[in-house]
This record gives sequence, C-alpha cells and structure tokens, in this order.
Amino acid sequence: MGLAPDIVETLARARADLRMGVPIVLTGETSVIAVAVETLSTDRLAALRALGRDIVLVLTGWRAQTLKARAYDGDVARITVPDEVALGWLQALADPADDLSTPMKGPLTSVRGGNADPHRVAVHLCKSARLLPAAVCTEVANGLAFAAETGLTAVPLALAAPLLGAQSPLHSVVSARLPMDVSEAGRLHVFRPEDGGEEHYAIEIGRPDRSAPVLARLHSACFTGDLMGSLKCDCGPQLRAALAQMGAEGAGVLLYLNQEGRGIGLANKMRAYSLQDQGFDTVEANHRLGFEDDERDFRLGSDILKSLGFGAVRLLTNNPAKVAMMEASGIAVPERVALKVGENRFNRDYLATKAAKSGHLL
Ligand SMILES: Nc1nc2c(ncn2[C@@H]2O[C@H](COP(=O)(O)OP(=O)(O)OP(=O)(O)O)[C@@H](O)[C@H]2O)c(=O)[nH]1
Ligand SMILES: [Zn+2]
Repeated sequence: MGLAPDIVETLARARADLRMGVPIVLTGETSVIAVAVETLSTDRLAALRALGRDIVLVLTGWRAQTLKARAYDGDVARITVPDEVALGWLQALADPADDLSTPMKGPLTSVRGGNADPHRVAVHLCKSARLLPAAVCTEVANGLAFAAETGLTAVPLALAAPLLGAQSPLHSVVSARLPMDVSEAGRLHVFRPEDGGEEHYAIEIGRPDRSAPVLARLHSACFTGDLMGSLKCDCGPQLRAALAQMGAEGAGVLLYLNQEGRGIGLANKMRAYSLQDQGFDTVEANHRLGFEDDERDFRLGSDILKSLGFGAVRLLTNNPAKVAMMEASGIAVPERVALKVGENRFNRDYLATKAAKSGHLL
C-alpha cells in the first residue's frame, strides 16, 4: 500500500466530513456532490446553489412514506428542492421533530428515472456517520477534477458500493485483568475495526471452556439505560443480571457492542424518544426518522466470539433475531437463556411493542 488512503480510509474520511458539514464528491458514471442535511450550513447551501445545477434532497423510503412523498427509487427518494426554499425547509423534511405541529410539508415532487446509486450511497454514509439519514445532492460533470480543485474528499462509487453493507474486520487491541463485583476473575478485551468506526468490548468472566457452549450476552450499548438508570428500557437491569449470572456460574462472556440506539446513535435515539413522547412507539419512531427499526449488524458479535476462540454459546437474550444472526454467521446457539428483568411502568409499552413488532419473546 502506498501513502494515499485506500477506499476504507476514504470512506472513514467521508463520514467525518459529513459530520462536520463538509460536502463529499461521489465519483462514477454519474458524479454527485453530497452533504448531510443535519450539518448543512446556509453558506454551503448557497455555494451548492451557485453551481447552477438542480438540487435534490435524498431521504430514505421510510421518511418519504411519512411525508407522503413518492419513493421511485424504492429504498430512497429524491425530492426536488425548489430554488427559493431556505435551509429550514430541508431540515423540516429531514427531521420529524415538528411533523405533528406542521403536518403539511408538501406537495413534494420526487425525481423519477436516472441513476440513484450515488444518492443511495450518500444516505448510507449519513446513517453510518450517525446523522439523520438525509442528504442534499447535486450532480457535477467531472467529479474527480471537481474534488481535486475544491479539496473535497472524492469517493469512487465503484469501490465504495460493495463495502457499504460489509462488516469491517476487527482487531484485538489489548486485554487486561478487570476484577469486578460479580467476579474477581474478569478480563476486558478491546476490539477495533479497520474502518475507523467505534471500538467494541468483550468482558470475559472466569476461564470459559472453549470446547463447550459458553454463557454469552451480546449487549448493545445504551447510555441511558446502562449508565443513567433510565426506566424507559430494560438495558441496565439486563446488563447487570447477565454479568451476575456469569459471576454465579463462574464463567461467561459479555460483548459490549457500541451500537447505541439499535445502531442509530444516541442523538437519533433521543430524537426517537422525543417522538415517543408525541405518542409513537419505538418502531414507528425509528421509521419516522427514516431508519429501519433495527440498524444493528450482529456479525460483529460473532467475529469477536470467534476471535476469542468460541464457537458455541448459550445466549442470554429474548430476541430471536440475535439467535438467528449468530447461527447464520457461524456461531452455534444450542440454548437460548431468557433474560427477563427490569420491567416497570415506564417501559411496559416499549417491551410490549418489541414483543408485538420485533418478535421478542415474552
Ligand atoms: N432506536 C431506539 N433504540 C432504543 C430504544 N430503546 C432502547 N434502544 C436501544 O436498543 C438497544 C437494546 O439492545 P439489547 O438489549 O442488546 O437488544 P434487544 O434487541 O432488546 O435484545 P435482548 O435484550 O437481547 O433481548 C440498545 O442499543 C438501546 O440503546 C428506542 O426507543 N429506540
Ligand atoms: Zn436501553
């Protein structure tokens, strides 16, 4: 490898640019300049307009459905941005916060035909940057030359597209002894992905036998529940109960996966909470924001288990999708161990929605 960034590194740069409100250039047969709506400034919108080309707002199919806009591209919709509209118009379409107080946002005109692949990549990158899944895009004649002139990050679409759904390889960084109240024989392992994304952790309790199924939990980070004692979910009690059971049995492994908010990030989860206060349930809130109800990829859990030498787990979960995804990615799950703790009057409806809509076992 030379000194220049490869495609994985270029994508990491692109995500960082989007988070700062800097546009990126997606280059290919059709090249597109893209910027995330959430971080777009008035000045940059004016600079995009000064290029003199049509501008579109790209939303996911879910967000388009809420706005009653046509999604001719299936999973995404390209909405025509009229010349006279201000930044607030784009923000109101991207962010459902005021949907109820201002329900009439249309009529919206969706673009039909042409190549939506660059737009799809733009929205995907906004999601993986943990921003609202909405981008403003405009075509540019020679993307590579434009990026070179302006100093913007150029992302070659042909190289980027196959990587978007892929799980980045993880590498073990360090592990050290961690005596804990549930067991003095604790050990914390840190794993780092190659794509500049979040680190994930494994807490090993005791010395689990690698030749037998290990008591395991794949725990997705929940700042509010795990650390703040939030009553809106059951995460904190589940975390502590799982560790306590591992301590009591003398062996186990808990993966602490940094997939806050089922993979949408804390800011978006708080947006979802705000929608829940307006009467939407946890699944509807994700959809109104433009996300799938669950954006997590549990293959990273199976990658970590394999790298620690585990091939079979007794999985502590109420979520059959976790079991299915473990088995599909090469970790046997001979037993599911139920983890029913922490129900209260604030999370009763949330847990009932997960059972009714996401297949969680009661
Ligand atoms: N988007 C969103 N995420 C939420 C909400 N409430 C909790 N979460 C997140 O949901 C995830 C819960 O993770 P887990 O407890 O590991 O997963 P689970 O699918 O409930 O399955 P089990 O607990 O194993 O039965 C955490 O990342 C929380 O941050 C919510 O209302 N909206
Ligand atoms: Zn939680």
